[in-house]
This record gives sequence, C-alpha cells and structure tokens, in this order.
Amino acid sequence: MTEAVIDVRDLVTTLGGNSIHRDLNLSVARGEVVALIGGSGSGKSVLLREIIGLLKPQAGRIELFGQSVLDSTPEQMNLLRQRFGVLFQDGALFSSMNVEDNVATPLFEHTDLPHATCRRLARLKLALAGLPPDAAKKRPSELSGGMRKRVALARALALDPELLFLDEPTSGLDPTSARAFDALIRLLADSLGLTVFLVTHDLDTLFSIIDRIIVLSDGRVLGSGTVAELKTIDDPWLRDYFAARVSKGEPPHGN
Ligand SMILES: Nc1ncnc2c1ncn2[C@@H]1O[C@H](COP(=O)(O)OP(=O)(O)OP(=O)(O)O)[C@@H](O)[C@H]1O
Repeated sequence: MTEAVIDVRDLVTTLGGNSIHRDLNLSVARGEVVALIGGSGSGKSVLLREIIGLLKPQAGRIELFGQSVLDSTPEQMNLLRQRFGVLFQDGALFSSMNVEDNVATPLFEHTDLPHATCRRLARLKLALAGLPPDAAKKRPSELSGGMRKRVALARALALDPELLFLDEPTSGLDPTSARAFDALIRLLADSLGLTVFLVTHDLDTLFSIIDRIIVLSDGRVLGSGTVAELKTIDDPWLRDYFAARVSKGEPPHGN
C-alpha cells in the first residue's frame, strides 16, 4: 500500500460552540496532488490549520509522515515543520524584508548555514518559482500579486519539503497568472516528487492539475475522487458547484 503522508482519523472540531468537523477521516498518499473543496465555512482552512499543528481539534488523530501531530512535543513539531512547506492565502511575507531574505528566513532559522549561503539558496528557490534574478533585492510591495505568490511559494520550498500545503493559491490572481501558477505547482510536484494538499475554490485548478479532490460537507468527507467520479455523487452542493463550470462555457467533463 502507498504510504500515507497525511492521515486524519475521527476528527472532531468545535469552535465558538459551533460543530465544524464531525468524525472526519481523510488520507493523502505520497506524491498525490489533492484539493480540498467545500462550501464557504465548511471548515477547510480550520482543517488545514489543524493538520499543520496551528490549531488543536477536540478529538481525533492527525498524522504527518506517520508521526502524530497532536502528541508531538514542540521540539518534535519543529522537526516535522521542516518536512513541509505552507503557502498561506495572503502569502504572509515580511514587508520590511527584501524578497531574498523573506525566502532565506526558514534557512536562517532552521539551519546553521552561513547567511550568504542561505541567500544563495534563496535565489535558487526564487528561480525555481519562476522569478527573475532582479526580484531578489526588491521589497514584496514592489512586486505584482502573482510575483508575491511566487515569492511565498519559493519560501515554502526553502527547506526542500516533501509536502506542500497551499491555501487558496490562485485567489487574487488574474486568470492568466492563476493558470500559470497552477502549471508551476504541477511542474514542481512532478519534478520534485512533492505531495501537495491545497484548499481551493478555483474550478480551473481542479480541472487542470489535481489528481484527486476531497469534498468537505456537513463536517465530514462527502466523497473523494476525480471530477468525473465526483459527478456521480448525488449532492445538491456538488451539482451546483460543477454546474458553475458548465455555465462558464467549459466542457462538462473533467480529469
Ligand atoms: N478561531 C475561530 N473561532 C471561532 N470560529 C472560527 C474560528 N476560525 C474559524 N471559525 C469558524 O469555523 C467555520 C469554518 O471556517 P473555515 O475558515 O475553516 O471555513 P472555510 O471552509 O475555509 O471557508 P472559506 O471557503 O469561506 O474560506 C466558520 O464558520 C468560521 O466562522
């Protein structure tokens, strides 16, 4: 059986008295590019935060690379964090630092490498993320939204992670930049052998680069599969969701 890189079992989350997740189970195998979808407020971002250890659920088990996130000591979690990268929705770049130092920060923090080496590695990651060399010395505010996303992606790749989490990677991008960013994610996943777990509302992303979609509904996983497989599920939200794609003039069949 393929190794599970992410494994979530019997997850229960209650926030502010509201039930968010009810016995949620999901698993992601090494090398998969998986998207998590679900209605607004269905608990996608909360789940992502729980998986990466930023938020504690009320009950359940979360494992990354076979290691329990909820039972890890801060030291163990620190080591685990070096094995995955995260691209937050807003990029979360440091506005006071230039681009190169933004990307080098995880290397400054987690390695004993000289800062000059960290910066050289950061420039390599920037190139990998498709940025021109002259971006390195600029402040994030001097770049376009699409370029800032690429900087955030370069930072997420700084420590050569095996697993990449992306929260709404194409939000705020124009359609051309969004498709280019999709293509970059797929290219990196294939060439670096990354496992990718992303939260998205972007149907084009789902139709173009995703191996498997996991649908969150009513606090649980409603189903999982390709677009074609999900279309066989009789659920009003899913029907409306995919109907939006048809109304955009795209072919109603998927990957
Ligand atoms: N810290 C918090 N305290 C209380 N409630 C919260 C907290 N964080 C999120 N919630 C609630 O949990 C629910 C799920 O939020 P979440 O952000 O995970 O939704 P989502 O599926 O990512 O939605 P969207 O697609 O709109 O981003 C929402 O009702 C939200 O208001």
